[in-house]
Amino acid sequence: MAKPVQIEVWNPNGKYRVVSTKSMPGTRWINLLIEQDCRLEICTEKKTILSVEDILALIGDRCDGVIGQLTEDWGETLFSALSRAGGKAFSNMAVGYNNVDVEAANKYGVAVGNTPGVLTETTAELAASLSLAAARRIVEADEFMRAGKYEGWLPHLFVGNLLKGQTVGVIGAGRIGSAYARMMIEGFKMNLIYYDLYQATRLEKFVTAYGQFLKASGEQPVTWKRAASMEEVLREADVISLHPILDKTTYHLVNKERLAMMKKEAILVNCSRGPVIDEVALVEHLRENPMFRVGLDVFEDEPYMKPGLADMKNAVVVPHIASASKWTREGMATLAALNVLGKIKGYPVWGNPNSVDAFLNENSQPPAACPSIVNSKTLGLPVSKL
Ligand SMILES: NC(=O)c1ccc[n+]([C@@H]2O[C@H](COP(=O)([O-])OP(=O)(O)OC[C@H]3O[C@@H](n4cnc5c(N)ncnc54)[C@H](O)[C@@H]3O)[C@@H](O)[C@H]2O)c1
Ligand SMILES: O=C(O)[C@H](O)CO
Repeated sequence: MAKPVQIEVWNPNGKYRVVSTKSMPGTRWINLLIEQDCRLEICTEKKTILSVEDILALIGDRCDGVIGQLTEDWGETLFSALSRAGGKAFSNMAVGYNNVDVEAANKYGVAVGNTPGVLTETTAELAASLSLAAARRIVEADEFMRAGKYEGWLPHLFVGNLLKGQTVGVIGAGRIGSAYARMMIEGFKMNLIYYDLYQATRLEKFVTAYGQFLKASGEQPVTWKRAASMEEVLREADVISLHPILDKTTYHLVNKERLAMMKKEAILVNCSRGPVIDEVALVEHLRENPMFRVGLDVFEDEPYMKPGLADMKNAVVVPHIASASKWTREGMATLAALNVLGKIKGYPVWGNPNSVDAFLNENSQPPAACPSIVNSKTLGLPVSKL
């Protein structure tokens, strides 16, 4: 028998029972659910990461849908329990869904939602912030100031890397990777080299047009190159940012051998998922190459760091906050709630999950559709004509 967990209840007499495993920012998502006859139960347990047992207790005997978090293990046990409780919908409050066993969800006919698009620019901005913080040694310099060590200007004090005219490398040039590339190209006039399984045509066109604009203004034009291999990016780029999904093909994509291919003074940024980098190899590389710097938002064994990482002056580390702007987090909550609500209501799936603005306008009712369901094809869900 699962132990009961603490909840707060909204609209107790609602027809559909929806559970959110965490309190989420904003109130629009709550209002949208209760206006559509949902009884909403929000877990208020103090512990940060809920166990499978905690979530089983939340699902209980009758549950129409669950909004969950990327820290939870959504596999066979939870999807079978949700299905037994009559549930047909689950949504991660995240774009990444490597914590979800989609095959298990398919087996039980549960739709799996995620929250693309709304976090693209916010996440790219953090990757850009980490690139700058690492390049200009901002955290080290801040600590130095606060420790009262500053005795006056010195020619060698915290010398870092200039970005202008250097090469930015992007691995995984999807929504976030492309947005990050644009920021670094527009902001710092960097040249681009990228590696992705697919051609990033829009990004290429943008860099070409921007290069022509710079040339016409008498400035050095920026250039782009699609690399034939990831290794080519690692060898050529001065700043490399990782933005692929996490799956079997990207686990430990950056390992000891590949770290050794990078320039000695390169900067590596990771705002994708921790296991994309072999973090033990990274700590060793940072130790042996003091001019090599990293900016990390994600870690292999979150919430922990591998031994030694916290002592590395050439690492800037932040706790998985890349999507943490108010607008984005409220929007993620809205998209996750609408994924679950839409499936409960039998709505079709939105045609283009890269363009979800229609769901985020606070001044109008959202379309009668599920914004983004990753297994919609397998489940044979209809596509919205809106
Ligand atoms: N740190 C954070 O808070 C945060 C925030 C948002 C997203 N993310 C992570 O970022 C990821 C990307 O998000 P997105 O919206 O840009 O997704 P996306 O699907 O638009 O982009 C992912 C890209 O990775 C590419 N890719 C897949 N396998 C690859 C491989 N083996 N080598 C090279 N490229 C490969 C894909 O072709 C695609 O273009 C998410 O899956 C999530 O894990 C993290
Ligand atoms: O995948 C995601 O969306 C992030 O990791 C959290 O925003």
